[in-house]
This record gives sequence, structure tokens and C-alpha cells, in this order.
Amino acid sequence: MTLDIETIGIADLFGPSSPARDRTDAKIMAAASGIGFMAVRDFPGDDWLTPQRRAQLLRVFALPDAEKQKLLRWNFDRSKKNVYRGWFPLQPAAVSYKEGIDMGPDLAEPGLVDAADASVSDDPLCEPTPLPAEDALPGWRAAAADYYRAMETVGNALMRSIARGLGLPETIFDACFEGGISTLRLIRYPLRDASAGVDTSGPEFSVVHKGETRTIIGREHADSGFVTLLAQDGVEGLQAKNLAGEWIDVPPANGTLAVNFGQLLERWTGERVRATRHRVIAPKTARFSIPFFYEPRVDAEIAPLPLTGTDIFEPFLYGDYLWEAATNFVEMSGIKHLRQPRRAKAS
Ligand SMILES: O=C(O)CCC(=O)C(=O)O
Ligand SMILES: [Fe+2]
Repeated sequence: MTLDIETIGIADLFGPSSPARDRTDAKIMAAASGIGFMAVRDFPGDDWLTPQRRAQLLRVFALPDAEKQKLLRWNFDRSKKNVYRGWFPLQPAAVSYKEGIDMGPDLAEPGLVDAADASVSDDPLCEPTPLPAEDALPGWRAAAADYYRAMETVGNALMRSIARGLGLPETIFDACFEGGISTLRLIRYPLRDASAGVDTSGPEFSVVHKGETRTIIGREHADSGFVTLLAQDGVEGLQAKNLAGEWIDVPPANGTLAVNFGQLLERWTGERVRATRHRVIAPKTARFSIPFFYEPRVDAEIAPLPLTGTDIFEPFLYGDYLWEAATNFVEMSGIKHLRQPRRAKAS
């Protein structure tokens, strides 16, 4: 079993059944059930993974503060209605030192939220995404929508590959992902301002890595969803915990996405897939990253898969699970009470 992160060419996932596709499925399942991390290359939309193309999306960080503030969510600006989508500002006292924006499927399909039926339209997980005005950032919205759709296509292909890799019908997850609520997030980690008066001497703010003390800018965590497709913008810092319990670098490389498997998939597969812990340590320059959290529909029922030798669990609704998990992250703090589970727990 490998302790390293493998880069896997996934072009065959977009073609018909073939021995080459079977081999790709096997490599993906080995990564999913082993280290719980991989990098992928060669897929439709990989032309997005260049510095020039990513810069089109990262233009959002150059917006004046007044424009960013229009996108803030309720926990940072009580005058706003959006609680789940939108801008999160730097929180200097937090370990995770980042700002950014979370965008939902309405980015890629305008009108989606208005058309949603009444049972989900009052769900904060389905709220519309506040987006910058077109004249503040010409062409940006179309670019972000195109990127969202490209990542949704990669997520779909990986979802089917994982189904096959588990020895299940490849369509077993399909219905859960029709109308999914994937999140495209753009993140900026500036250099920490030493004069900001924040005490970062606590043990949670730094780690010793290879004998050197390194500041943490992204707190150790596992992602909550199914798979995360992460574009790193050329600057190192991301680390994953391997099976030996060592932190290893996930180096950025153009043309590739770093992929990690989320806690939903770990639970769904009775822990056949591993949701690997990862963190970000401070590089010498500002860092940007673009995670895409590939996710099911809000009302998908997550029930045990027909796998032998795995524990069964009580079925749950994805939205209920997601709300509980996501609202533990610092950028979502203070909103847990705003959504109640849609399905009461069996007592
Ligand atoms: O910025 C990165 O490279 C990692 C971001 C991350 O782990 C996350 O947003 O869940
Ligand atoms: Fe993450």
C-alpha cells in the first residue's frame, strides 16, 4: 500500500467500458481506500488548470472591499439574508486565515432557485448565491459558471468510477446527484500580518514539520462531502496525512486537480473509502486555491449500500448531515440554529 499521492490520468472515465477504464477505476479505488487522496489529470475542462485561466476566477479578490461586502453572509453582516452562500471575510483571530466565496448550483444554472419547489426553496442550503455585479467584474460570472459545470462533469465521472470500483452498478449514486448542491469555493490566504495584534502563540497556530515550526493557515480537517476537486494556484502549503500518520505535501501542479474523499463517502461506504485529514501550512507568499465540493441533492436519502462486510447505519438526508457538519467550520460559525433537520431522528 502506497504512502504517496498518485497522479491518475482519467481520460478513459469519459469513454465507454474498456479494459483501460477498468484499470483507471481500480487505481481510483486503490487511492480512495488507501491514502484517501489522489491527483487527477486528462479530463474535459482541464484547460482551466493553468495560471492564466485560474486568474480569471481569482479576479474576484481584487474587488474593492465595498463590492465584497455586498456579498457577505448573515453571520458577518446581519443585514444580509443569505446564510450559507456568499462571502466570508478574513477572521484574524482564527487559525484558518482566509477569505473567499461559496457558490452553489444556481451559478451554473441561473433561475434554478426560483424554479425550485416550495419544499426546498425555504432551505438555506438551496439559497441563491450573491454574485458580483457584471459591470464590477465583466465576464467573471460566465467564467465561474463554466468552471462549475466542468467540475460537476469531473465529479460525475468520479462518482460513477467509485460505484464501479466498489463492485456496484455504476448508476447506483446517480439519482442522489441529480440536482446536487455542489459548492464552488474560491479562497485567498494572505500572509499573516504580524502587526495585527492577534496572539498566534497558541499551540493550534503552528506545527513542527520536518524539524521546522510552521504557521497553520488552514486548520486540520476532513472534508464533509463526497469528493473534493481542488485546484491549487501554484503555491505549496497543502498537506495530507498518509497511512503512516505522517504529513505529506500535496504539491500544486498545473493541469491536475488534487482529489480527496469526504466523510459522507466514508460513511456511505461503511468506511471502505477514507476521508483523509489535511491542512494548510503558511507558504512564503499569498496562496489561492479553488476547491469544488461535489455533493448530492439536498433531499437525497443516504442509505447503506449493498456491500458485504460493512456496518449498516440508519438512513439520513444529505441536507441534514451537511448542515450539522458544515456549520462546525469557522466560516459558518453562528448559523447552526437557522436550519432544523428535515427528518426527525428515530428515537
Ligand atoms: O486551500 C487548500 O488547498 C485546501 C482547502 C481545503 O481543504 C478546504 O477548503 O476544504
Ligand atoms: Fe478541505
